[in-house]
Amino acid sequence: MNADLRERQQALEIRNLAVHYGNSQHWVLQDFDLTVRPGEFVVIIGPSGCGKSTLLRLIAGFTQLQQGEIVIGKRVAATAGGVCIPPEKRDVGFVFQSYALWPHMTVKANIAFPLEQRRFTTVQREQRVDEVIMKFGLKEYQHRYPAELSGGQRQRVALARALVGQPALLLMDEPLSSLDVALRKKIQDELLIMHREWQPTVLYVTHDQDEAVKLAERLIVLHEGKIQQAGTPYDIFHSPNNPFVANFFGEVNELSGSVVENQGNGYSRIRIGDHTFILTRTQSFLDCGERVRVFIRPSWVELQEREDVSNARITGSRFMGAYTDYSLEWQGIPLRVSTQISNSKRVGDSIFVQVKDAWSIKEDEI
Ligand SMILES: Nc1ncnc2c1ncn2[C@@H]1O[C@H](COP(=O)(O)OP(=O)(O)OP(=O)(O)O)[C@@H](O)[C@H]1O
Repeated sequence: MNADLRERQQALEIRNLAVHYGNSQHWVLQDFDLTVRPGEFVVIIGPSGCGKSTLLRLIAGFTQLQQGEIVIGKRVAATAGGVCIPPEKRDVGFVFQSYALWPHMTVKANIAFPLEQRRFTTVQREQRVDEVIMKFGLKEYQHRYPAELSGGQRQRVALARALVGQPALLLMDEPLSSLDVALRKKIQDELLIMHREWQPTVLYVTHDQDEAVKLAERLIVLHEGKIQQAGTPYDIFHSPNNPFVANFFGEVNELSGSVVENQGNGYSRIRIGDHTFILTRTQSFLDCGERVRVFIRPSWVELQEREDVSNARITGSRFMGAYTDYSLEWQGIPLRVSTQISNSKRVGDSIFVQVKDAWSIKEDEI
């Protein structure tokens, strides 16, 4: 990375933040801390109403906080009842769900607008604007006005406008939600290339899990204004902190069990039901007899068609294209399985279930 880029990169630090709207007694975010490294791509996911947009609006400077502070780079951007740097002075680019474009300006003028506030020569400005117009497939619309565009086209203009000035910090709130799948994938690729090229710090909100996994260096799962878990998409999928995260991020079979043997290497043998034993990964030290919650992703189970032995019965199946979803009754326990096994298995057939991976956490840590 060149020195200019490194110089411009911004860390983001949020300390002890709390916010509510108006006279409401309901804290949307409370005791909220977050540190984002310079150049990091962080994706925030969480159910509707959990505070994702509020968080981005606070960082951008559109919403006031009641407690805590926000530091962007080396500058304190906001404190409760004190400092509040206005949005246009924060060197932050943002794309929100509702794309606020200037209605009286053409697409090209909208995109060029952020550069007018910066020291660019006319040639540099033209070059940058043409580049993002090409990247976002807007060449044929560049002389139109926002009212003459579809929702998806407007959203692309909003994205182009947010990126053209290469801000050090980018805040994006479901920026691709109004685009069709093919275009969404293409722009996700563009965003990744852009991030590799000039490495802005990015906070990106999405509802789309595939998008989150594809884009995130670090994923944050938010629920009721609190961070439930932060980590790589792999860690969150494989080792969720709690049942909320396990269920929110991908499908999961959630079972209760008790520890039969702690193998001491991060693995324990767990009894589920009366006579089913499986090996699970676990984070904390588990004593024998301890009650645990066991998580088994449908893709962590292998179905084997054995002649001699079976331990499960198929109770439902649904062909999904690349794989088939099965519902099973596994020694008295209902189990969902996703597998590429041939679609010849029918409801009522017997099958052998082998659990390849499982994750458990102590009941009393939930
Ligand atoms: N301007 C406002 N006035 C009052 N309450 C608000 C305002 N904006 C948001 N809220 C409330 O704050 C909470 C968090 O809203 P926020 O928009 O941050 O959630 P979100 O996680 O972004 O949701 P979504 O995924 O649906 O966009 C919600 O309960 C919402 O009703």
